[in-house]
Amino acid sequence: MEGVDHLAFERNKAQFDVDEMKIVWAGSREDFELSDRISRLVASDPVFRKDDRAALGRKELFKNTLRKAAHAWKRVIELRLSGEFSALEPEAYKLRAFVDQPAFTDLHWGMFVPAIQGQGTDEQQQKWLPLAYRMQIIGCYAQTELGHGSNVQGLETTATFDPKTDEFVIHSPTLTSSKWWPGGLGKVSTHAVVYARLIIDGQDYGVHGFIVQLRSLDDHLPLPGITIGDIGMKFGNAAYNTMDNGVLTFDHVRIPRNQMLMRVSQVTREGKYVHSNVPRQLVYGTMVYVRQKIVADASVALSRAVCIATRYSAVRRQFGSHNGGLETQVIDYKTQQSRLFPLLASAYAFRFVGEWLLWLYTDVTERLKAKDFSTLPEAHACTAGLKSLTTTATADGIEECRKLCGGHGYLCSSGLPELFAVYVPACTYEGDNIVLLLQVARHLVKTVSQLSTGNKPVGTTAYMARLEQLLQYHSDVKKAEDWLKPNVVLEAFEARAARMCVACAQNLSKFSNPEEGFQELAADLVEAAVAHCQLIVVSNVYALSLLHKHLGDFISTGCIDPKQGSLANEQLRNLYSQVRPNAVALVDAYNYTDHYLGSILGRYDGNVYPKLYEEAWKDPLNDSIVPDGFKEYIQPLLKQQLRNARL
Ligand SMILES: CCCCCCCCCCCCCCCCCCCC(=O)SCCNC(=O)CCNC(=O)[C@H](O)C(C)(C)COP(=O)(O)OP(=O)(O)OC[C@H]1O[C@@H](n2cnc3c(N)ncnc32)[C@H](O)[C@@H]1OP(=O)(O)O
Ligand SMILES: Cc1cc2nc3c(=O)[nH]c(=O)nc-3n(C[C@H](O)[C@H](O)[C@H](O)COP(=O)(O)OP(=O)(O)OC[C@H]3O[C@@H](n4cnc5c(N)ncnc54)[C@H](O)[C@@H]3O)c2cc1C
Repeated sequence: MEGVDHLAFERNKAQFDVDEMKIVWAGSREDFELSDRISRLVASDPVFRKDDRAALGRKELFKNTLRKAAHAWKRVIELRLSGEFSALEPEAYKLRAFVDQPAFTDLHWGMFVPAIQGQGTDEQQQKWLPLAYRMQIIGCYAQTELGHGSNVQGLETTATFDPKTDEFVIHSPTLTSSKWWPGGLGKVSTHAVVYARLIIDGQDYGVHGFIVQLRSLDDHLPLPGITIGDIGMKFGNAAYNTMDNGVLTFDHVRIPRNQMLMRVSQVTREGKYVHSNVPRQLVYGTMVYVRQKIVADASVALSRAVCIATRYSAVRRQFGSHNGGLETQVIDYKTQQSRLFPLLASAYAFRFVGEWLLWLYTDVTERLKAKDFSTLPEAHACTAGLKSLTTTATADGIEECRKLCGGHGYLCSSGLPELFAVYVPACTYEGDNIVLLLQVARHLVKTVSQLSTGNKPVGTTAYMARLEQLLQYHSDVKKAEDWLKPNVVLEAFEARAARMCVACAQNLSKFSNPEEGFQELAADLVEAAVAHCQLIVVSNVYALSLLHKHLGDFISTGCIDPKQGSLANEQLRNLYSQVRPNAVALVDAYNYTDHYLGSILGRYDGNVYPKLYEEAWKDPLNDSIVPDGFKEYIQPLLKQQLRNARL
């Protein structure tokens, strides 16, 4: 059966041009060619092998990660994948994506470098960025502490200005102030951007970023006053254990004054605190950047899981055999379709919404350069909300795909357990998803409350300008096909989001203390924020399955009635039938190599069973026929039973 394409029959059914769809998915022909070239380059390089990962112990796994990161960097230089200095070029980013192993380099390039770019002055950038671009120093982002992560303003590490020596003294005053979690910190980083409370002359000026050297550039030992290590094994086997998330404490460590990141505010030689004419929230800018990246990556993780589940569902057969004929492909069961196809649609939807968010982020960045800060709240709300929405849906979606693959989905060789374990912390890192939705809710409530003062809502809240109309709205859907009109779906989503936001704002106004009201109504506020974020996705693409999933909201807010809900469901079933012949082609359009998918169930050729069988024999337990430990632990039991039987 080797080499036979078990899915050829499925591929012949496709009703659209897969090659054209590959370009749509990639973004452009140029992007497609680049991804295609780099994914093949990675797949054919033995150093980037990953099928042995599940069996490696932590130390071997970590060394293997260091080897891959060093090799990736060598390839970037050799192939001139990046410009003269930076690896933040699309080629290098793609190489990292296809290597598919989290490493310290993610934090170096993804957070340390952007923190200096966004928060450093011109002089600081000139000094530090060339070193970082050449990886002559390796950095991480040390914000979270043992006692505080979400509440950034609650951080305890201090940076006290010493006017006598023109230095800051970085100190960890309590156990809970230990830095805890930063990726790349535990074993690799030589430097960190450390977030600490700025103290001048006994006064606390809040949290600011500081560049701190942690380890010697000669022997890699921690510098005096610094205690540093890895925080221990995390969820999953290989998964995120390739990363050295670290713990760090400072005992009065001195750094020069010019190592405070001073673009947003400065400390002068005399110890005077000067705040530039920019919002203090720019100190949070790196998080906004990474949240946008996380949204762009959600579609990648979800599409991998969907690709595996779709191909396997077409290969797998259960029940329904008549007269000795073939059994039914599980993809033909309506229940399988109703669980799988909305995820397939979501992967595409998140791909497009990720592109849109990149556009929004680029626009805001350009405005910030021109000192226009007006769109910052919208950028924060969109990145926070979409990060939360897409990572929650993706993590849940990967787990659903595992279940869609039945028992075989639970095997590491399906690729799904590791994909889930690597992905699921995205719901927590870069902002806990609930905490971020509450940020969106604050933005929405503020928008509603400002309507009465004549403030015109902009950006993604622009629909609130039609509040009167949306509060009167009732869907005029009469037949199932009406739900195919994008405007009909969009209006229903707008009305639902607007009504949920207004209900929250009205309930909040009943509290004399708004903060108390916000705490009390937090669960409703989160639901309103989700409704708003779903509207953003729907306004960029089409999503009827979401309406079906949240039918309760649409009916209880009076946007549609139960009959219209049933019509939506009917239309959804029609759509599943239309997707069915195209399903395998739609996942082929991702153009993933078997190396990248890392899944026997998702193999391009569909040759699942012989390969699963072959793979089982590679497990270290099968190295010997009789297991280690037989003589000590099994044989005595068997003998004891024998003795008892004789008695
Ligand atoms: C070999 C070659 C290799 C090449 C490799 C290339 C690789 C690149 C890889 C790139 C990928 C990167 C992958 C990274 C992996 C990620 C790892 C994870 C890292 C982390 O987790 S870092 C730590 C993240 N921590 C958090 O996210 C903490 C969450 N908490 C917060 O953000 C805040 O504390 C919170 C919740 C927003 C509250 O802040 P607070 O100050 O208390 O704010 P208020 O609620 O009082 O609001 C005040 C005011 O500010 C507004 N606000 C808040 N945040 C922002 C913001 N970010 N931007 C703008 N405005 C903000 C808020 O809306 C309020 O506004 P008002 O108008 O209402 O006053
Ligand atoms: C794999 C991984 C990598 C990480 N990498 C880094 C890194 O490189 N650098 C770094 O600085 N940090 C890093 N972090 C830390 C990460 O950013 C924090 O864990 C994250 O911001 C969540 O904060 P927390 O742990 O304090 O959660 P908590 O805030 O303690 O959350 C616990 C629970 O409380 C709830 N909760 C908290 N506040 C509220 C509220 N106001 N209202 C309602 N509910 C609330 C949350 O929803 C959650 O259910 C990493 C974390 C992980 C898991």
